[in-house]
Amino acid sequence: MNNSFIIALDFPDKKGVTQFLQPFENEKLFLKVGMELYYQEGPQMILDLKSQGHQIFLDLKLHDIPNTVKSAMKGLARLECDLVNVHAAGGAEMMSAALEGLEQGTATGKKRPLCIGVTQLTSTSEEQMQAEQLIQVPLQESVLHYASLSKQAGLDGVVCSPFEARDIREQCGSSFLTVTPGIRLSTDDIQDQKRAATPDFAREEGVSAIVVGRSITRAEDSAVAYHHIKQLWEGVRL
Ligand SMILES: O=c1ccn([C@@H]2O[C@H](COP(=O)(O)O)[C@@H](O)[C@H]2O)c(=O)[nH]1
Repeated sequence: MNNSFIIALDFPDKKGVTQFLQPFENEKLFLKVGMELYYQEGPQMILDLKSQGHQIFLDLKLHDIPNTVKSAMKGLARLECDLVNVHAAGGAEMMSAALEGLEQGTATGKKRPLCIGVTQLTSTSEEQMQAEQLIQVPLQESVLHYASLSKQAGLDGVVCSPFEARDIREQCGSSFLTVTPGIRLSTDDIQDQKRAATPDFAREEGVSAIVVGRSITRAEDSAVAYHHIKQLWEGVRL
């Protein structure tokens, strides 16, 4: 799933999603369903989007005891998403349990969903991490540590910001995925994101995928915004 462009469908309900997808009628997209939408619409939302031919990142960021995460992942595997995730802070045992659950829940002959670990949320700054999580190392080091732990546990990659992706690739190998939210145009408000970066910077840093939400979903014309950001991501000269 290298060079992927993932749109975050942060809408409160299916109606919002249907309206948003209208201008993309003929395109097969990579869509992220997060807590806001999944907790309202449930598994049927995933099945509907899949039946329209879209790829799905189910971003529920599981973080619980290993047994609970394993059982939850076993159930989620049946939705046949392309990508799911957990919080790396849940620990190596929890991450391995997530993979076991996914393998057990994946139907024979099907591919298990890829699974990635959230390192430090892109809405977290170094100061905040040190003061609130009592992690005294630089943020870059904490992200790299969580990436290594995710790799040791057998995960396929991590969620990080483009600022850490290059080091993660060097440390964990080029096939280890770096999926990066917090993407903004240079003219955009970064809102609650702290480690925000432009799509062109993400491309230069060699990230595997960018995740873009509000810069598209809240744009005056979402289709125009999507195609503009996609060109920047693909390195098309504008
Ligand atoms: O570290 C993380 C992990 C997940 N996200 C999610 O990505 C999108 C970003 O949305 P924007 O509107 O482009 O800021 C959102 O769904 C988050 O839940 C993240 O931002 N950072």
